[in-house]
Amino acid sequence: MADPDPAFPGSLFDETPAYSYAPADYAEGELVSVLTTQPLDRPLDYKAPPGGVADGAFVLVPLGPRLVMGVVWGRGRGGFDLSKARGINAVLPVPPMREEMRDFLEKAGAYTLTPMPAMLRLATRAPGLTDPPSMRKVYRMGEGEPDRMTDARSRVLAVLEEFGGLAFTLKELSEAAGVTSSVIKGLVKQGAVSEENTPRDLPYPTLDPSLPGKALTEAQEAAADDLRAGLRAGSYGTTLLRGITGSGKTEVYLEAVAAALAQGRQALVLLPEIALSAEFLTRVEQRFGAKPAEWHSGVTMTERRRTWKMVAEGGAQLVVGARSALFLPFRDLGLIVVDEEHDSSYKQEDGVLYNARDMAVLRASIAGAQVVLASATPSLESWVNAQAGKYRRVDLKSRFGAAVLPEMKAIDMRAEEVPSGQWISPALRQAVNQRVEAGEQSLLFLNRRGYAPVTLCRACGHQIECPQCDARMVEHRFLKRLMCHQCGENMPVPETCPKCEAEGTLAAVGPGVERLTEEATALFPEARIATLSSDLFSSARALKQAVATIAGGGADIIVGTQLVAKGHNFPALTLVGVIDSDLGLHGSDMRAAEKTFQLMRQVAGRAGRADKPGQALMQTYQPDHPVIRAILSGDEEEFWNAEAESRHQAGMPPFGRMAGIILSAEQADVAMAAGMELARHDGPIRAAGAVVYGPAPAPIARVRGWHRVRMLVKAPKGVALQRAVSDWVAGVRLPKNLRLAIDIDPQSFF
Ligand SMILES: Nc1ncnc2c1ncn2[C@@H]1O[C@H](COP(=O)(O)OP(=O)(O)OP(=O)(O)O)[C@@H](O)[C@H]1O
Ligand SMILES: [Zn+2]
Repeated sequence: MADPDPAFPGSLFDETPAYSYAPADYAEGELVSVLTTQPLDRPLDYKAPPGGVADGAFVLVPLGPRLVMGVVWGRGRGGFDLSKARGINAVLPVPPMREEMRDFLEKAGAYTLTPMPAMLRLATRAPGLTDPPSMRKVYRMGEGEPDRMTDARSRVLAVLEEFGGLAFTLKELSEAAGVTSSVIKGLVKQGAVSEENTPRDLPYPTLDPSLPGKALTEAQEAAADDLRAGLRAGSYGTTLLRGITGSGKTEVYLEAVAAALAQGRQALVLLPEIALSAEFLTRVEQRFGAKPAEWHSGVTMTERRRTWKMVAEGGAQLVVGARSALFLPFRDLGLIVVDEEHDSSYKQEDGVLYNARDMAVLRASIAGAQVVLASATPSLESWVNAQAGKYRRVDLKSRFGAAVLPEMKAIDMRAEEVPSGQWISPALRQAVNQRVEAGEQSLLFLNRRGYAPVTLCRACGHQIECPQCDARMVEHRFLKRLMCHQCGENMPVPETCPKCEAEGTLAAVGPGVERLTEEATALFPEARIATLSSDLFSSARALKQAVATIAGGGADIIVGTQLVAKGHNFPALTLVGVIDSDLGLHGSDMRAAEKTFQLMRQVAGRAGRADKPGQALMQTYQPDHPVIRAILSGDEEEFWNAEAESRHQAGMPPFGRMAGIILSAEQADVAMAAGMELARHDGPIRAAGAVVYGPAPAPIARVRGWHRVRMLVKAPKGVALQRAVSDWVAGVRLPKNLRLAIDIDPQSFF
């Protein structure tokens, strides 16, 4: 499916447009079907405009009194009085949506049970697509001579001379020459400077895959070869790139990116914590000589539109982005890398519920592209797929260079004496002191933001809760507020107990990172301590800056949440102390063991990444818990085998299928009654061989004032789950004041 167009990339640089309209599939007046982002249950029919129109064209159509954007989605259905049909108002000057993309949206919509208008919204998340192509004026050396030469004029011409044929904006040129814009306008009048209109959205700088990469180790080279072979095949395939932390997975998959670019195809790298990718962008630039396009919430609207258009036209070879980058209109996608593929942030938990990892595989299978799933601790799903031979598997078993995996040890908290209100054991304290003396860094890891998870009245026992949610308010001393981690509600810390009105009785209970910092400051008065938690930084830039300072040796002790577990390189870090290793083990989540295992191994992987060996100390009250033992033993295959076996026994994913149903309403009884009604009419579910559980109040029974009730559908593997669920839900009349969300393959059950 590789596009043989030799003009790729950056083909906008020559004068011909980088895309052309497909020959019109429908002549003027023929009836076509148009999908819009409006919440209608099907595409509407319109008449093709003068000149005809092709499938996939972006168009403006009248809907009631308004004009809305849509995409031509095949032949119209007709079946009504043709003279009543309205016409397409305009065909928009953006590249038509490729058939492959339409196919992807339909399949992804069918998989996640998402209506097509919502899918189209995902694929058109760029502003200004309906605007005329935006132009701007640029200035170059002209043919003519100025009537008289002034100092200012000669400076302008000198600048243009110096930069060869390059074009400048008015602002750039006047600044470079140190003249006012009227000087330049004067030169334009005389033809000495030429003024041209060019499209505002310019292609991204060309990445050069032939630049030399780092010299790879033998094992890395072998892994890179495997990935390159996949790309040479030119068809779909998925590879699980499983490499221990610090083994050079990034270096290896950049070689796969190079191979895709060398073929003239595009590549997409998905990262979980996109705000933290400064280091990654630098690595791309070092490898390919220029920065890639970025796509995430921190990117400006102008840049989003540029990326969207350039991806479609072929003026962007590589996109580094968050999960929604999967819905960009790639012209010829050859490779998708999902870095840290196990990360739970790939599952969208708001709006359209999709798992970017699974959708990447779907998109690639349609585009004839390769997928690389990279992780030190793959998800059980991917591990099982690799075991079953559905995915290829490539392993990197040792760290790069002199670095070795850290030694892992438990600190048995039952035997340690820790005063109440403190959490750092004497054993951990001693280990940190050693590092401070040796000039090395330590990380104290606690996966809890804020100062304290509970605020309790010592007089009456009341705990302060969110007024809207079934959740306790978390004290954030740095912000001087109590915050709800569910809905963001916040309030000042009250002086008196809201229940018994006693004064000065409210006490912080339990630790958060801010409190841990306080304790560390008291225990290690000589050390420089930095706290890394997402809410302590006002911007992604401030956070990046802090990370860079720490990496440069600007702290002795780092106190951090899971923000630090991912992808950072702190070369001087040799000790990781996990404050509460038991934190994730409890709770009803079937993935508790898997998630704890992944998080602990990732955090431990931050230590000893350079030449000095590292150590990870895990404080635990349950050193004999099977998960803790598996983490310590480092025998990952054994852990996965055991975990796979227990899920198999229970018929849980990936050995069975599940769908979560979340019903929410402003009145608790409305949600519960709807759940009962669904449960009574579960015919389509039973007919498919599946079972409905519930309704039951959700573990978090109220969010933002809405009461939540959950149901769970469990099915054996081969069942057509989506069909059964949609038939079931469609067969029950639900009240208007109820929200229903369907979560196929749920990851969380709150
Ligand atoms: N062949 C190589 N030559 C030079 N440096 C290398 C090489 N391979 C890896 N490195 C360096 O080793 C460090 C770890 O590599 P990289 O970040 O690619 O590993 P990773 O497996 O992606 O790590 P993690 O999963 O922990 O994020 C980086 O600083 C990287 O630049
Ligand atoms: Zn709340």
